[in-house]
Amino acid sequence: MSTHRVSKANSTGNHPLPPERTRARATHRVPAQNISKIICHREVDNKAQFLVRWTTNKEPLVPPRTIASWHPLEELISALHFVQAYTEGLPAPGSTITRNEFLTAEARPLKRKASGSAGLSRDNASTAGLLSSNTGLLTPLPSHLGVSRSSSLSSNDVVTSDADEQDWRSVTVYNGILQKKEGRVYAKKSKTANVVTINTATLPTREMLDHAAATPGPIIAAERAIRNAFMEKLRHVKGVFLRNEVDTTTPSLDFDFIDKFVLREGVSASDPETYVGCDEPCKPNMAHYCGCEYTRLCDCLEYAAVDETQLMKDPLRYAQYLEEKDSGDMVDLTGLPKRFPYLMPSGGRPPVLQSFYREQRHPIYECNINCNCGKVCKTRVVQKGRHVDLTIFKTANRGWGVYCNEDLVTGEFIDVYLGEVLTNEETSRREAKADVDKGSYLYSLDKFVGDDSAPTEDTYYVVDGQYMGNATRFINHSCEPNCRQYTVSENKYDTWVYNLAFFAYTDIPAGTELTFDYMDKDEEEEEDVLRKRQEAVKDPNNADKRPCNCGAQKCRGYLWV
Ligand SMILES: C[S@@+](CC[C@H](N)C(=O)[O-])C[C@H]1O[C@@H](n2cnc3c(N)ncnc32)[C@H](O)[C@@H]1O
Repeated sequence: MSTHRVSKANSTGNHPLPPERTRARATHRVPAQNISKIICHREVDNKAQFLVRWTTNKEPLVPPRTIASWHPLEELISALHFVQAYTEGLPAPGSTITRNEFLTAEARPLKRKASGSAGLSRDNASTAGLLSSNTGLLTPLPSHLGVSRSSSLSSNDVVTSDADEQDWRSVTVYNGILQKKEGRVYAKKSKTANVVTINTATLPTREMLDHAAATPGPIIAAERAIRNAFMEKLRHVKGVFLRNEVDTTTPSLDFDFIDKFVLREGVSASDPETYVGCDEPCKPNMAHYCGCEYTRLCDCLEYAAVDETQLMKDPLRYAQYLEEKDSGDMVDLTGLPKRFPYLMPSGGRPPVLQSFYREQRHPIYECNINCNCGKVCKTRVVQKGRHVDLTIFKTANRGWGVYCNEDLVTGEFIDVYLGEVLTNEETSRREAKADVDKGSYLYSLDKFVGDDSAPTEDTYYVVDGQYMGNATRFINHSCEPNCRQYTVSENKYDTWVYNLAFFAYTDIPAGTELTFDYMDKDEEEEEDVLRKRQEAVKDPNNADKRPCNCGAQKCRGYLWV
């Protein structure tokens, strides 16, 4: 893997999109919330246009009859994510799908699969269509399709036409009118105007698809605009780059970068002002580094892992500790020696996670804004944020992935996982609506389930990184990962909301894809894994599971097994 970066200033430098920039300025925009989907593209006078199917205010969002209209790319600048869904649903260049399959996709919707195969996503809902020019308030124009015209068309009107024989590019057929208002273009159904209605089950027509399949210009223009829009988002994110040497796609524009959790309805987390901090005797520069390494004394380390080796030096206390532990009762941890979570190597190198925490996954507690120790305290690592540059890059068969631009050493902190924090119910609602073919970005905050006052199996929160998050949302799974995720908290009493922090689990050379195990499994012997993989492949329950493309020797065959 090369370590070449794509700088944000030179976003198009390392991917195959044409170099010239066409950030057209829209004088009028179609409001994204009024779009149902984009259903075709065409080129008129060398300009890209897209056929928009509008939503109506009524449920369901795609009623049997809706308005459709052609719009230049500039009018769709606020709705580029719809254009992206359309372009990414088309057969990929060089795909094996035949032209016939492309054209007949109308009758047999195909789903775009992971890289390598592709299809045309089409919705067969019967809709009424509007093909129009986009200039001003439109008045009905004569149809070239020979459809019947009526000022009182009922919703059942299905106008059959000789559309197949017409040059559709010169045709203006619609059942609504477009209005321009406050810089936006709106479509509304015409009740009074003498407007033509056609059966939009025929949209896009065979001719439109034919033209579209032979006209890549609008797709190239759209992909360039989409890339520019994503780079604009990335411009505000320090130290994250984008690279795609595989194809012309861009990460979803439906995704926004955030720098902290976004708590959704029903989710609460304590205000940092109310965190309990460590008090005397912790203080800045208490020893040669600073106070909180005296783990018996620092309040923030009350729930840190007990250092049993140290404790053994006090046989009486050790025996008492073992007794409490074996009884299953709460162990009084006050005053016990604890394991400090981080090591601070010399020579200005970054702190690393101690091997005990790296292997045992005991929660890590850091000091907070109310502590007596101050900013230089050695427990403050994750809260200081990412210090390495990351690149989101396109993989051959796992969608987008992430690599670090610098060498990482074992135990080095990378970044946290961010997203919207949801209740379990809201997560279930989103899961029910989710496209099974899309990736999963859900992360459970269930580390403390079963503890006192902690959430239960039914109530823990979930982080959803699909629409909001940071670069770690693009980290792929491997059955032999080089990173691990750890629970890190600045508030030892909060068992509901805490950080999901990624640390290097091995030394990772710059440019190597970062991965973690989505199932968080412990290492297994290779022969056990191979046996389980064979069983998993034969198991019909796994038919719907997503095959794992991690390529590791110990690959388990599927994600989430
Ligand atoms: C958290 S996302 C990772 C980023 C994702 N690749 C993307 O392009 O947005 C998880 C999704 O990535 C894909 N993925 C991750 N690891 C994979 C693997 N080892 N093999 C196949 N697909 C993988 C799956 O679609 C999965 O649902």
